[in-house]
Amino acid sequence: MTHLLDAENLVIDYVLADRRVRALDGASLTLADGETLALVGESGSGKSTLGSAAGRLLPSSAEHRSGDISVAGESLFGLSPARIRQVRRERLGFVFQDPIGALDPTMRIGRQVLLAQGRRADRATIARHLERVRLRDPDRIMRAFPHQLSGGMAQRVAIAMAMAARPRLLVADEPTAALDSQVRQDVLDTVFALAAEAGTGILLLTHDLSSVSRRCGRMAVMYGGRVVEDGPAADVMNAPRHPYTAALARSVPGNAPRGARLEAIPGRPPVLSAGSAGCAFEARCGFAIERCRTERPEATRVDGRTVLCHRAAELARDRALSQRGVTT
Ligand SMILES: Nc1ncnc2c1ncn2[C@@H]1O[C@H](COP(=O)(O)OP(=O)(O)OP(=O)(O)O)[C@@H](O)[C@H]1O
Repeated sequence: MTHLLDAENLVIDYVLADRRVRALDGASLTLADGETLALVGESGSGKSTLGSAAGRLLPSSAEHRSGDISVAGESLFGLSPARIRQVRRERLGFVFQDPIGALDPTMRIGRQVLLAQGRRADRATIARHLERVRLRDPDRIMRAFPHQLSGGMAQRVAIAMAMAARPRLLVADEPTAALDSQVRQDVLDTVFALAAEAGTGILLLTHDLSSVSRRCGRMAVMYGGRVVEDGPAADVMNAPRHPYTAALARSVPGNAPRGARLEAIPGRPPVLSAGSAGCAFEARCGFAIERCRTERPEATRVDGRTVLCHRAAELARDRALSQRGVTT
């Protein structure tokens, strides 16, 4: 079956003057048409690198070492610059954390939305795009420059632009992180409603577990540049099968306001300079055994999801993950 998005064993490094950072260490992820998937994990786990790779939007310091990523069956790394621009224009939409920075400061909003649509459109069509993201007084907004908008309004414009060409896949990288807590839920609701209407799949990159499990059908958890658990969102969140997911789920403060960032898990995530010899979570995991240090876990199916843990099946049988998880 051809997936809308298919990352297979993707390895990507950032090559800096004095060192090399392995951002993706064999990341695999698929997304079907119209599917909504939350990609979660602590800062530095590789979410943005994987999201950017989905549009080959990586900075020039990024080096593709091995593995592949394709959109609708087309492998992105082999494409000419002209073809990759066409794939982005016709199939992909992107929304990033900083809405004002994503807009051209010198151009009126109306013109930017027109360009994002990729073909000629009259004022009424542009106004409709803005109304669909619940912006009032679209005529005024079309005449405005980005600095005249609030962060929430600018993010709605960025969403209107990303969705104007009805992409097959929307990659949203922390789209609400820079917004006030009152508008976060509204903006997320708008994104999901528009995507559902257009049949657009969503890859939502976020730290905020609490807001995604009820919106996304699937949840994938990243750690050390790999997707370590991937399955139905409610199952992954409520009955994790990877020790890292269990620790992550527990670090969501039960009574914290919606949109609160995750509390840190004891210890630090690794910054890899080469492929991990064993499981990247081993140093922080309360269930680690010798094998975890020396042997990379491969994907196994446990309780309807994919898990990268040597002990996943055994821990699931023992219900161990609901009792304890990380070392402190
Ligand atoms: N442009 C870059 N140059 C060098 N290293 C980078 C660059 N971008 C990311 N990295 C490193 O690559 C690793 C993965 O980072 P990435 O931004 O993909 O993770 P993330 O999960 O999206 O984190 P965050 O939520 O903080 O954005 C980290 O160790 C990060 O420091």
